[in-house]
Amino acid sequence: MRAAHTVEQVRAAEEVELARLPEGALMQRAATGLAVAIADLLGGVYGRRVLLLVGSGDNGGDALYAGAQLARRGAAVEAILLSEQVHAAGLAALLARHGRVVDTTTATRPDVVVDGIVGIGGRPGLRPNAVEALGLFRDVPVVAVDVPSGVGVDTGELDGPHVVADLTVTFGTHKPCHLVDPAASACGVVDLVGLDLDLPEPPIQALQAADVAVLVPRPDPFAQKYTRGVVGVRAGSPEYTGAAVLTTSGASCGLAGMVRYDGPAADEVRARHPGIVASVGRVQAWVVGPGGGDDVDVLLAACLADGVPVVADAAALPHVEPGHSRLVLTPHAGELASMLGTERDAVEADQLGHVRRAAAHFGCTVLLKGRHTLIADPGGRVRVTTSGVPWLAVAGAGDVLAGVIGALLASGLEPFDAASVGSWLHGAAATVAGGGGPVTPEGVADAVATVVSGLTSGLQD
Ligand SMILES: NC(=O)C1=CN([C@@H]2O[C@H](COP(=O)(O)OP(=O)(O)OC[C@H]3O[C@@H](n4cnc5c(N)ncnc54)[C@H](OP(=O)(O)O)[C@@H]3O)[C@@H](O)[C@H]2O)[C@@H](O)CC1
Ligand SMILES: Nc1ncnc2c1ncn2[C@@H]1O[C@H](COP(=O)(O)OP(=O)(O)O)[C@@H](O)[C@H]1O
Ligand SMILES: [K+]
Repeated sequence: MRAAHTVEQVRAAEEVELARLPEGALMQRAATGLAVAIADLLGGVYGRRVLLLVGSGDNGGDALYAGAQLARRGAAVEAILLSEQVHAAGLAALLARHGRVVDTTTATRPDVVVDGIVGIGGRPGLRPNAVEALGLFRDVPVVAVDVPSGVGVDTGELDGPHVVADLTVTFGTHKPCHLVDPAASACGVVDLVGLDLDLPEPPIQALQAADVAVLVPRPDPFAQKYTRGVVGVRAGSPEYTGAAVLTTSGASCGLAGMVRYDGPAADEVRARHPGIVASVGRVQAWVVGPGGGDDVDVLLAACLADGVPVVADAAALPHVEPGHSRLVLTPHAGELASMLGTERDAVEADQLGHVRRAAAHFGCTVLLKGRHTLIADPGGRVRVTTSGVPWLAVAGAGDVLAGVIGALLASGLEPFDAASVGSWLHGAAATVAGGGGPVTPEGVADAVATVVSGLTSGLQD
C-alpha cells in the first residue's frame, strides 16, 4: 500500500523523531537520499553541473546539504538564493565544498535544476523571483525536493504558478499532492526516502499489486457458481446496445460465478458471451445505468429495492438520492459536477474535495474517474488508482469498469474495496491489453482475467 499523510500528520511525527535524534540528523538523511536520487538521474556526479533554487525554509536546507554532498563528489554546484534568509548551516556546508552563490544573470547552464524553493510549509503559488529563476533553463530536468513548489500539498490543487518536476524526491511518507491530480501530474516520478517516522493511519492510500492480490476474491475448492456470486446488469437501450455488451463484458471478467442480463440487448449480449443468462432472477449485486434509456430511473429503483449492493453509472447517476450505503457511484468529472450542482472545471481543479463531498452527501462510495481515479467512502477514507494508462481514455471503458466492480460486489467485497480493486484491475488490464499501445474497451475487459491470474499465481494454497 502506498500511503499519503497530511502536512499536520507529518509535522507531528517529525517532532517526535527530531526530539529523539541528534540535531540535524533527520535533514542529513533527507539530503543524502536527495543527493543519491540526483546522482542516479544524472548518471554520475563528477563534472556535472547542478543549479539549486533555494527558498527560506528547511526545504531549501535539504537542497543546500544535498548540493554540498554532490559538490564533495566533484559536481559544480551553484545556488540562487530566493530569500534574504536561507538555511545558514546548509549554506555554510555548500560554500565549504566550493559551491557558489549566483543570481539569474550569472548562473551557468546546469544539467539539473533542484527545486528547494518551498516544501510542506508552502502556500500554493510562487513568488515572481522564483518564477523568473525557473524560467532561466526551461529544457533542463527539474528535481523537486519533497514536493514541486507551489502545489497544494494537502489538497492536490494547483492554484497559480508551480514547479513541474521530472522527479520528486519526498521524505518519510507520500503527501496527498503526490497521488491526487492535478498536482500529482506535476510531480513526475516520485521517489520516497524513508525516515522511520511513526505515522498514523493514512487518510489516502494507493493500492499496489500485492494489496490487490490479497483483496481479490478467489473461489474456494467447493465453490459453485451461486456461492461465487451472481451479478445482474441492467444496461443498454434500443439506441445504445453496445453499452450493454461492454458492461456485461466487464461483469464477465470471471470474478463472479454468473452474469444475468436484463434489458433490450439480450441478443447482442449473448452473441458475445454465451454464458450470460438473459432472464430475471436472484443476484448478489446489480450494475445499472450505462447506455440507459428513459426507464433508467425505474430500473435504478428496482435494483435498490432488491437490497443488494448496486453500481450506478452514467444515465443512472442523475436519479441517485442520498441514503443507500451499499451503492457505488462511478461518475467522471462532468457527471459529478452535475450531481453536485457545480461546473466540470471546479471538479477537475479540486478532485479530492469533490469526491469526499459527494461520498458524504450521498452516504455511499463514490469513484471519480480520471487519470488518477479517486475512490472515497462516507467515513472519509480515500484510495487512488495509479495503475491506468492514458490509452484507457476511450469511449466505453467506463462501462467495462462498472461491470468489473459489479462482479466484485457480487463476490462479496465491500463497496469501497470492490470499487478500488475494480479500478486497479481495470487500469492494469489496459496496460496488459495495449502492451504500451492503444486499447479497445472489450480488450480491457478480456485482459482483466490475465491480470488476476498474474496476481494470484504466487498465492495458491
Ligand atoms: N517533515 C519532515 O519529516 C522533514 C522535513 N524536511 C524538509 O523540511 C521542509 C519543510 O520545511 P519548513 O517547515 O521550513 O517549510 P518550507 O516549505 O521549507 O518553507 C516554508 C517557508 O517558505 C516561505 N513560503 C511559503 N510559501 C511560499 C511560496 N509559495 N513561495 C515562496 N516562499 C514561500 C515562507 O516563508 P516566508 O518567506 O513567507 O517568510 C515559509 O515559512 C520539508 O518540505 C522537507 O523538505 C527534511 O529536511 C527532514 C524531514
Ligand atoms: N489520462 C488517463 N489516464 C488513465 N486513465 C484514464 C485517463 N483518462 C480517463 N481514464 C479512464 O478511462 C475510463 C473512461 O471512462 P468514462 O469517462 O466513463 O468513458 P465512457 O463513459 O465512454 O465509458 C475511466 O476508467 C477513467 O478513469
Ligand atoms: K520543493
